[in-house]
Amino acid sequence: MSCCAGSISSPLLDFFDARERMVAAARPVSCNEKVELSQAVGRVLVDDVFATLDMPGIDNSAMDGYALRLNEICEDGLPVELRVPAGAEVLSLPAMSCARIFTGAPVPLGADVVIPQERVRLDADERVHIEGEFAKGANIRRRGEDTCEGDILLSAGTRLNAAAIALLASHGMGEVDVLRRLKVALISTGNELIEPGATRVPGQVYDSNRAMLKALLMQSSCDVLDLGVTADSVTELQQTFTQARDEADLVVCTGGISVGEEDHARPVLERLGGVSFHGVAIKPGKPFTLGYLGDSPEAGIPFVGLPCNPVASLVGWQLLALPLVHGCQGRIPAELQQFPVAAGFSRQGPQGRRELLRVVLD
Ligand SMILES: Nc1nc2c(c(=O)[nH]1)N[C@H]1C(S)=C(S)[C@@H](COP(=O)(O)OP(=O)(O)OC[C@H]3O[C@@H](n4cnc5c(N)ncnc54)[C@H](O)[C@@H]3O)O[C@H]1N2
Ligand code: MOO
Repeated sequence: MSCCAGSISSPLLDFFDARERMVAAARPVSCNEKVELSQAVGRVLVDDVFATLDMPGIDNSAMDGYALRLNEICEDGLPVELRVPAGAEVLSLPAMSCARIFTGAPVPLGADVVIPQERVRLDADERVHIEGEFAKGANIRRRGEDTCEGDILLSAGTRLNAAAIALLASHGMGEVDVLRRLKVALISTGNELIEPGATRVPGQVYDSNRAMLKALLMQSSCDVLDLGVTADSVTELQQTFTQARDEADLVVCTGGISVGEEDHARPVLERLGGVSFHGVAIKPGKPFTLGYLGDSPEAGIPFVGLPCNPVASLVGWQLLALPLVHGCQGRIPAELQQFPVAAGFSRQGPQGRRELLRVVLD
């Protein structure tokens, strides 16, 4: 028998179905902007980005050492005829000689191997003798071996991390086209809630969910419209939800979505929009709600109702809200990573709900 949330007649949604519905509810923001690369971390690419250069741009040395022709290595050693630092022009290596070369410097035409200096002995005449065996091409980074001009570097929908920014910089891009930041209205409800830092009287609870969710939204590169704490009052909730609908792309609200008489968020949501689903077969996080503010899911903005118990809030955010946020940001949706591991404990899960435990991977 399935559990119920909200009313005895509403069955709980399976976790994976709920996740799919979150992904399906996402509508990506439509506006783009150009930002400087230094401001682009966390932003989402509008278009595919293509390589503007071959990378590396020239055959160059991966070591400090000596460049030479492998078939010219001989008992008498080779004289050093060239000195090539990084940034030098491409030179030609005279026959039966070698070049002193440094990491990143262009390999002279004719040379087919770079011998690291640790494997070289210089005799009294400064001739180079090689210790050990080397293969043709050793320690040479070939032109275009990473990327060739025109290759796709990054796909539309990629969120730019430090490595992606380095890649764009290495192709000379100082600016990049990204999607507008998602603006998320954040609301806590509950008469018992007070701000961290305020003096508490018995019965009051510090609003930890909003502090946590604000940090999570900022980590996800959202603009946060922090609407503070709204009392458990239909009138106040109606005002706050209306402001959120008018000013944001998406609403995240914690509290008041369960079934008690003091849980007013859900009826207000029904009045100003609608409920897409309420109640998921997970523990914690059962009263998780997806809805919308507006005339229809398409015409309105998505409303995520997180359960207030703090861990339930975090679980609901991480496993259900986040895929919707990513979709609205225009990001390529990440698959839920699943892999079995042996647990160092034994535990009986609840009936009819998938239990989600916080664990440490060791
Ligand atoms: N008869 C039923 N009662 C409850 C059910 C149910 O199915 N039938 N579901 C339970 C589950 S599961 C959860 S989770 C909670 C969620 O209820 P709400 O999301 O409406 O949250 P509240 O009742 O307002 O508060 C729950 C708890 O969390 C504390 N809280 C509230 N806001 C914050 C905040 N911003 N920061 C930190 N802590 C907060 C609040 O004081 C309560 O202790 O409902 C169960 N009940
Ligand atoms: O299952 Mo609730 O979501 O107790 O925390």
